[in-house]
Amino acid sequence: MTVTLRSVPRAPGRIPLLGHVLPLARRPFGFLEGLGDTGGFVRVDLGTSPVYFVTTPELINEVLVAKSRDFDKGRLFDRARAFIGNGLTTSSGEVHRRNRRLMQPVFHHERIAGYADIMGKFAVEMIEPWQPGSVLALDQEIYQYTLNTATETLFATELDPGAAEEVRRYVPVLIKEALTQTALPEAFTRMPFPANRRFDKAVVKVRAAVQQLIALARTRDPEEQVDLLSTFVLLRDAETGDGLTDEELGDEIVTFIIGGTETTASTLAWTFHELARHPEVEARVVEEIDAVVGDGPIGIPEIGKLEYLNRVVDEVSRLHSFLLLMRRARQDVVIGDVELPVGTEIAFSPYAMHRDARVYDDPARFDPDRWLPDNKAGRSRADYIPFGAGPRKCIGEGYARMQMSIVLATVLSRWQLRPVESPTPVRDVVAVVPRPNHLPMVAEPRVR
Ligand code: HEM
Repeated sequence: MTVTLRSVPRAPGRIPLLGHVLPLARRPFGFLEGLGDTGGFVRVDLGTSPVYFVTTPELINEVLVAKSRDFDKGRLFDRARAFIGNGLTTSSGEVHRRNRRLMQPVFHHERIAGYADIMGKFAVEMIEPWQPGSVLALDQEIYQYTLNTATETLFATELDPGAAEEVRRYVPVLIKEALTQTALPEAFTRMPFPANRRFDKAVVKVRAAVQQLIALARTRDPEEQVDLLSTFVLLRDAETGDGLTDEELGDEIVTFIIGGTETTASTLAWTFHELARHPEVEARVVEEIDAVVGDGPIGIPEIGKLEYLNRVVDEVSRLHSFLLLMRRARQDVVIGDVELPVGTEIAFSPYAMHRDARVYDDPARFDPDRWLPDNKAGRSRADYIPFGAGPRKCIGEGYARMQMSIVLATVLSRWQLRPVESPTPVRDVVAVVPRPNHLPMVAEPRVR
């Protein structure tokens, strides 16, 4: 027996014409976390347009995995396409399938392992200027680190330092404004406000610099495939022999920089925050790093052995996940027992699902041992989606995990980070992966 969308309950707090915009703007986290109390399917009105939230792991899994072919990415991503182009995150159908097939091998374990040195080098550079007792804006340090690593692994920046510098300068503007530009009405983003002008300028600057770097990569000797871009330039479709055009490459590069920096930076910043709040967990992490890495460099063999550290990252990723993802029905489809006509906009919040007491016992408790093999044995894969699931699962998961392990091991083997007392407590701020509002920490040399 199926039912129509008319029988889906509405979230509380709707106001005529505005819909649920006010509760979403005023208390986004509480609003999203509360949706599951209304039901598995919940209608939320953005102005007068309805979006249907699915709140249970089973329904989300149907959308992402079992019936993934019946959906494309939906409204948020239509708007993002205007500035990040039609790369992996925004494209759909055959274009997405072909480009994902082409690029997937570049992100295989053995290939990205070649970037461990760059990740380690920048981690050492980040901590070099730290002094005992220095107060660090750790969130900023980490963000700059992920941006430096992303540009270096993508472009081998010494080949065109000017263009690389333009990217490093303007990408933060793109990232800062991207969510507003995507969420606000289109007419608003065309108005001549300073923020809109800053954003438009950043788009033009980043695009121009990336095209310059692509032109350079096309002239390089195939033997010198040192960065990701020169690898992408050589990709050829096995059936047609075609590669990616300059425009496609530009879209993918901008997608990787935007998708790969802020997400990783937020997860890393929260990891340092959680470790400082849980000294017993931190002590186990440090003990493991000492045993596995010692004073030596950290490479792929060591990362695999940092089992407890990996569980810590799993637990941080559960508690600090993507706030919102969307899909849109490409054709009529049934999810659960609800008939969705073509064009229905679907949304879900990994952040809220991972904090739902119907899915996790005592969900607010930070407990890396949830992820011990015995403890997670009965758990469905659908319960845990920090990197998404199905054919649109994060292509950069291995890259991000390797980078996070390298930074954590490099920093924690030398420094102990303590929170600074502040009248403003550390809290979540809305972002793709919600980030800390600030993260002041004091660095003390680690005593062994
Ligand atoms: C901790 C860091 C990261 C997190 C939590 C994360 C999370 C995610 C999630 C949840 C998705 C699925 C989106 C959806 O279903 O609509 C996704 C997709 C994607 N991610 Fe990540 N990501 C991270 C790091 C990275 C990095 C480092 C890169 C690039 C090197 C990257 C590139 C991408 C791309 C291109 C997609 C789109 C894949 C597709 O649709 O085929 N991500 N990511």
